[in-house]
Amino acid sequence: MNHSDDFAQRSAELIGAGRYMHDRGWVPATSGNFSARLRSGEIAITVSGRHKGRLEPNDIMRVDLAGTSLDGSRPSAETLLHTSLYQRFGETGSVLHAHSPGSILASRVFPGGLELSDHELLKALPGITTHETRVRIPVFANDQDMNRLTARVSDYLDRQPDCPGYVIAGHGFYTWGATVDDALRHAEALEFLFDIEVRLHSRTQGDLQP
Ligand SMILES: CSCCC(=O)C(=O)COP(=O)(O)O
Ligand SMILES: [Zn+2]
Repeated sequence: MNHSDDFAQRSAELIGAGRYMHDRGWVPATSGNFSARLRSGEIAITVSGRHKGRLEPNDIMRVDLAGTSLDGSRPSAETLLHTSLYQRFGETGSVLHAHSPGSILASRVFPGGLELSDHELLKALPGITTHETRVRIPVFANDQDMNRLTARVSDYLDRQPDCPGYVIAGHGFYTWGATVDDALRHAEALEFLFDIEVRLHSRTQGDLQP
């Protein structure tokens, strides 16, 4: 496959992921951003400010691993969060970011992070083969300074390299995978588990009310 076919194929996958996520209410009002690694080593990423449920081929552009635009378009405001993951994990082929209700609610209910355990759906995450597993999803304070936020995430991943995703408080979540499909499966599993954990928490809190 030549480089332009590869870019076209990855772009089509990102466009499909955007439609799927928007249909579920995870990327409202131009929020979210998506990327995929190209065979050339460059990264295909959404142009900043585009509606992620209605992406067209020219809404996907190329950046290098440092996040520098390679074609004159303005990449996602959160490009550094994507490229830092590609730099860290050689096997990562796609990164997805959503502003989903479940992740935002979870960041309010569990500001110190979430512990996911005893869920069969954990097996949708990479390397997990049993519900008898503990997966920690960190919650980082939101920050408009992408260098600072990326440094905080990187510092965490240095210590927890198996982390499958993270939440940014009041903002949304990031997850990644070997392919766009894998990253989308991780997003769907995490969003489902965020929702379940928030509901379980409110039921427990309700039980405690006089
Ligand atoms: C309207 S959402 C604010 C920006 C944001 O958090 C986001 O995910 C979308 O930014 P982008 O530059 O990637 O369009
Ligand atoms: Zn965002």
